[in-house]
Amino acid sequence: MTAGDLLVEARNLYVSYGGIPVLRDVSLEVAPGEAVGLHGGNGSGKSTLIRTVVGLIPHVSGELRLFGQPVGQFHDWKRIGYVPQHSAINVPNATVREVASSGRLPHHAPFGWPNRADRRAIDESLESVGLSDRADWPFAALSGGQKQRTLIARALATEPDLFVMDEPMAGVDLHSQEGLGHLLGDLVHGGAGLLVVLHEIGAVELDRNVTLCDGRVTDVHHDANPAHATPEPEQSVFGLQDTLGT
Ligand SMILES: Nc1ncnc2c1ncn2[C@@H]1O[C@H](COP(=O)(O)OP(=O)(O)OP(=O)(O)O)[C@@H](O)[C@H]1O
Repeated sequence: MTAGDLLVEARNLYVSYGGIPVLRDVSLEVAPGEAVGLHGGNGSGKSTLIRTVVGLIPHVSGELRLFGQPVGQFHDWKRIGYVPQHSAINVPNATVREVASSGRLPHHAPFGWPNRADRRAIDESLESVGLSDRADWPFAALSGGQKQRTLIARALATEPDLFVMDEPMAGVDLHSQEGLGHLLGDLVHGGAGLLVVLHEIGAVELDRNVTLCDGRVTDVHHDANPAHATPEPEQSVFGLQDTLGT
């Protein structure tokens, strides 16, 4: 595997909010056909890393490449399916189908009409997450787990080469978790890459576990079960401010 084959390549990344460092010296790789889990306590920087990887937060220093290109020059967003935490999405008037349909937007020029391939991808994605019968419901009226499954459908509809997911199983019932775990496993075995924040041990088969603590990588474990990883140091209840002495 050469560096050019990597889907995500982060080297010595530093990210800060308002001058306060949140990610420090973070390096991480995701290759095709590889599932990488991100773990760590609350406030350790997992969501910040995920949002940095999908270009939503700029990095202060270090290097971040997507599909071999520096993130600032990367524009082929249909290659990435992003699943944020559902609480980040506020769409009072959209239906479930409309939210899933937005996963097709990177395939089109602005205001392009959906075509047959779009409709097929959207139908299949809703079916995969078990929400075909809720397609015309308002997204806002769904339960937390159903909202999360809708956002997974949106990422599936994109038909990307890389999935980047922030706690996709949060609020999802155990039966649906099992189905989604198999679905993600099949996608990875089919060659997709997966970078996923997971608290649910065993919900998704992982090739590698990366543990963050106070914005630093403290452990990289080549084992499917993060419970086998080195115990992470206790996270300060005051987080970085405590570390910085502010
Ligand atoms: N927009 C923001 N502005 C300032 N600080 C932020 C912002 N977003 C996050 N932070 C801080 O950055 C640190 C890391 O937050 P982040 O959300 O990345 O953690 P996390 O590991 O995803 O936590 P959790 O498991 O609770 O979701 C925290 O100290 C948090 O308070």
